[in-house]
Amino acid sequence: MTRTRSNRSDARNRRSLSAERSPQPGAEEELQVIRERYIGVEKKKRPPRRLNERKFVFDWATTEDTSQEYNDLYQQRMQPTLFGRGHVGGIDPRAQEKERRKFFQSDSHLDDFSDGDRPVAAAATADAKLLDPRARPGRKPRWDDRRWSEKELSEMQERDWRIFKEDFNISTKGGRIPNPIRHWKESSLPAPILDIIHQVGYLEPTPIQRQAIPIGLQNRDIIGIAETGSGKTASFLIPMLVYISGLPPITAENMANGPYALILAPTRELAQQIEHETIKFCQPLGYHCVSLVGGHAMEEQSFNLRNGAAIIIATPGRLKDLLDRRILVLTQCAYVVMDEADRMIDMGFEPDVNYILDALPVSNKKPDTVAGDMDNELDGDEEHDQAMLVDGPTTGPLTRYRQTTMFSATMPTAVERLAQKYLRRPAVVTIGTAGQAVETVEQRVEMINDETRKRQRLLDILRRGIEPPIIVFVNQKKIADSLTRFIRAEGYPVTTLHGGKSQDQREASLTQLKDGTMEILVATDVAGRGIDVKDVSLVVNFDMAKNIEDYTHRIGRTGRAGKSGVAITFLANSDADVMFDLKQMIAKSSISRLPPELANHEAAQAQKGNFKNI
Ligand SMILES: Nc1ncnc2c1ncn2[C@@H]1O[C@H](COP(=O)(O)OP(=O)(O)OP(=O)(O)O)[C@@H](O)[C@H]1O
Repeated sequence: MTRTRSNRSDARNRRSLSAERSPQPGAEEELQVIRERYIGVEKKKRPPRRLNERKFVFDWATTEDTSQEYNDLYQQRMQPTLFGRGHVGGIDPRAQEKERRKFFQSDSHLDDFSDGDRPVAAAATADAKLLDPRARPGRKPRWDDRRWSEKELSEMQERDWRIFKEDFNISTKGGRIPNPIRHWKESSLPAPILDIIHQVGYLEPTPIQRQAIPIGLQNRDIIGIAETGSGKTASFLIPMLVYISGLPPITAENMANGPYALILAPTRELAQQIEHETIKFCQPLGYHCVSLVGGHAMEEQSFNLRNGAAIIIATPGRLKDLLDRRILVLTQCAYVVMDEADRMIDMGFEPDVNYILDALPVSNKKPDTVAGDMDNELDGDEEHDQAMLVDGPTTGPLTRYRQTTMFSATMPTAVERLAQKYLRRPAVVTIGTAGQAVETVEQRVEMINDETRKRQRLLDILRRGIEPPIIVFVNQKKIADSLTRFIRAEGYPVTTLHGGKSQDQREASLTQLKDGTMEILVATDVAGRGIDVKDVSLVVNFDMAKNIEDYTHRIGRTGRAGKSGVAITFLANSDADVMFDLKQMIAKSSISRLPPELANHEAAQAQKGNFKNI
């Protein structure tokens, strides 16, 4: 009994003693959590069990070792102490950053190095860099995602120019192409020329002008391919005027040496139209330009040349005659434009063109350092592309290399021959796809084989009261005359234009169409190229053109300078040769519908000369 009582009191004493020694409940766990947070969790590793030693497996951890440690050092292990503001080792990075900033913001640190160890200015720049968060190493620059239109010219990057060219469908070939023009005011054109551009009402450059003008200003040869009515004339005219503006005026002393620049065009009408456009720019600048085309008396033309001319616009046949007769020389001509060069070749003018180009001075011809095919020439020696000046004379028009340019809406391979012979490493500028019809023209095709039905259908179309002017294309002069009579008999004001008419009649017809006296023009391909009659609403191919290039130019008489237009083509089985190309062209036009009669026509299934079922 006594023993039981004493046992109980012992137990009570032990409980009160242990309550005195043990810490607050939960304190040990809290300490453990903090330890784990800073020192890491102490993982109890079990030794790997060796399965092949089955008999003696000691499955215990080192912490379970209760054997006595005799070394004092290990007997009194130190626990890591937590201090500071709860950071590891008391290190507070934020406080350190604050200190560092304070140090750099004061000038005291500069004094430390002002003994010549480190130049003060360089040190200040380096410190500013350190303070600038954007300059910290490893920090990526923020992506500038503004569009080119929101940027200043100086901010334009390589990528912006690429997007700009894509936006305007500009593609280029040949090394070192200068950047295109975004706005007239940003171009490097002289102020008097910018004033004229403003006066003629060209608010913004057209795509071909954007790219061809800066290249032209570099004295570089150019092949420019852009759709009909896209302003190609101004794109060769403007650099030409800049070139002439740097030369002495044409006076009695130098006029016998001929013009400074020459523009060749395949047809009289086109030459006269280029003259018209050229005069707009030349007159305010005080330059004289003369057009020399067939159909006018040579005496009259030599009379026009009596005061000399800075620019001559000519058809190849007439110019060759004048050169032959020594009425004109080209001794100081260093700028040549071949407008619609492909048509000149088609019309058999290649020998005349060669004759004329061979009559130009040779002392300022660009050296032909790269032989071989055109692609080689294009990518080849670029040194001369930049060279503006010829070694030799230091004044006058022949101090610069001759510049030769070609422009057209279509550039078939035949033109490459001419280009290879006379152009040196040309820059090739293509707007859209070469030879493609203008996107603003809706192309319609109607399969009609019978001549009487064609006439009837034409009348049906005219009776719809379509807004004039209207141009009807035929393939033969006699059909042009008979169709004109037929339409006139129906009471429409109609005129005609073809190679069988006198020059005066041709010019009168065009003027009547332009001034609205006549509503309809029946023409052959003489009017197919370059003729710029404002607001032609409809082109009818009463006869389909013999090739797709002529078709492209014909329908390009409408839908000019961004306006819209319609082209209706009467297609007959006899036009089989051109059906495949026509089908491709219409299929590419987003606003035109390909009729099933053409799409499924046997002749439209394969290119002429390719056999479908080989
Ligand atoms: N930057 C411009 N802004 C507005 N109109 C322009 C601009 N450049 C040219 N034009 C006008 O566009 C029309 C077509 O120009 P142009 O005759 O030079 O075209 P083109 O490309 O030579 O056509 P084609 O291939 O049929 O000969 C003209 O009436 C011209 O005055």
